[in-house]
Amino acid sequence: MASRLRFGGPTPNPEGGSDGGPSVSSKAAGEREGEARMPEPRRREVTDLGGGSEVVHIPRFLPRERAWEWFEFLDKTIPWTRPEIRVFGRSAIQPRDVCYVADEGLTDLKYSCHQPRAHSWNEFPVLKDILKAVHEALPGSYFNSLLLNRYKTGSDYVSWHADDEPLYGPTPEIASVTFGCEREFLLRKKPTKSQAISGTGEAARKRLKVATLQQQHSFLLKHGSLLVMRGYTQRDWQHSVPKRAKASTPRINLTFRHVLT
Ligand SMILES: O=C(O)CCC(=O)C(=O)O
Ligand SMILES: [Fe+2]
Repeated sequence: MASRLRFGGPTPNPEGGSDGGPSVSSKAAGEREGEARMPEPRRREVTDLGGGSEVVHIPRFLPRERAWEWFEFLDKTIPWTRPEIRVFGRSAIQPRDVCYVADEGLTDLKYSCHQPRAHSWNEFPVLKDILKAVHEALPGSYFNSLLLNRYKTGSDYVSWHADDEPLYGPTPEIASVTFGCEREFLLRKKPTKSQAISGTGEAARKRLKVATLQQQHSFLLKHGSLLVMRGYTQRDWQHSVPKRAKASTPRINLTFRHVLT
């Protein structure tokens, strides 16, 4: 499906300009002596999914070197676990490492019969720094919880799902920051009610598969990137990070969310 892509206005860069691209000295950039250096804008791609759903992608959200420092720190210090969950009535080990951080006093998160323990932001000051950068890039947005994922190899994945738990409300905004190995992030439209009941058998199954493939988007999430899902994306779409045999190094992903209070 052709993306309904538009390039949004520049995103302010809180680091003062270095996004890992080639650095340009202020003289070479033609600045006059004493003139304040303007932060470099970061490219922001906005994909209108239709029906009030939107995805914003900022490929070079974090400076490259800083993002590697954060990767190393998170990889070593986060108390990663691989909990047992229930999927379609069966027990399974979650196919990636996870950890949960949240403000005190929020409604507990529960998914697939698993209720993760909420760690405090104070245990991991670096997470507060990353949250600050996210808040600065997304004025007006506010996140009070964070689900962390670590995909050790290309065999780790997250299957098709929507983060549509009631504690996030009807139009949750989810801001996802990626560190390390780049992986593909897929979005597909949920079948409409009429598609879902349009008959059984092979022909109906094929029709549904074609309709679903026509409404699919793919984003390559690189080291230091930010992807934001907004509006009705969780109600009307599902997302996944599929297995990738070629992805041999770890990827850490942080999904910031707002639990309604
Ligand atoms: O790893 C990602 O990019 C997505 C993770 C995700 O969908 C989730 O934590 O709900
Ligand atoms: Fe998700």
